Amino acid sequence: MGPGITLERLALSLNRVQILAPVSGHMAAGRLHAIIGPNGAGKSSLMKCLLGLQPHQGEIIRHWPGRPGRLAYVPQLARFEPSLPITIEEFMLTTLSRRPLFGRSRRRCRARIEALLTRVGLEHKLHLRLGQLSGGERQRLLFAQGLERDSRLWFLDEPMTGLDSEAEGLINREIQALKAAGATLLVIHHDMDWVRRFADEVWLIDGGLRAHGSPLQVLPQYAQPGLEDCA
Ligand SMILES: Nc1ncnc2c1ncn2[C@@H]1O[C@H](COP(=O)(O)OP(=O)(O)OP(=O)(O)O)[C@@H](O)[C@H]1O
Repeated sequence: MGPGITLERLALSLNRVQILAPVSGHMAAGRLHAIIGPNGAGKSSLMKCLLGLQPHQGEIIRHWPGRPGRLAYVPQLARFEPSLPITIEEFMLTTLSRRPLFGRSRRRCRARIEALLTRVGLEHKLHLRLGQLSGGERQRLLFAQGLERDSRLWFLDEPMTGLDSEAEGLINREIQALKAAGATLLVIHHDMDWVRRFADEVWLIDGGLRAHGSPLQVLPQYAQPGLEDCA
């Protein structure tokens, strides 16, 4: 099971500009939380605060059931240094908890990596260098890394952006499987049909928290004047 997350007056200012007015609330464990709002609303900034990547005000408390587990982060724009001489296979090897040394073990690891890459539709890209992947492929690779790490807390920043429909289907299936297995998922999404179908809770962000509740409670509010009409 993934953790719950409590936010206590989480706020963010950058260069004296208030990006997020204080946000308080509880993200329940084992649920899919959709974070929605217009462009520039502060959704990615909120996610970076929750990940500990962004200095902020207020408190974030993770309530792990038992020992803290691993988290996975798939950013909106994943970047790798293009000149890095690392193949996809080598990158995935660094993720495996049991690394291969010799013959049989190496073969087993390779099979494991191939199986993971198949789940995100990248099985034919094993020998490419990181810098040769497209944007959508980089996202899928980071998703595969999260799967290998058996992460129970997932941060997905617009995970379907740039994916073709086949890849979208694969990633969506994995998201639903993670949810069924009890992971806590935070997903920034602009597709309100997807949010309506799959989210347990919705957090409407626009310079702070505008609304929080079920899709039925929150989505109608996203259609109000002044906000994007997506509901
Ligand atoms: N260093 C900075 N100084 C001032 N403002 C900044 C800084 N960095 C980001 N911002 C602003 O913070 C706001 C929130 O950005 P953020 O990336 O969190 O938005 P978002 O809701 O994820 O948007 P999108 O849907 O377009 O991805 C934006 O208006 C952005 O211009």
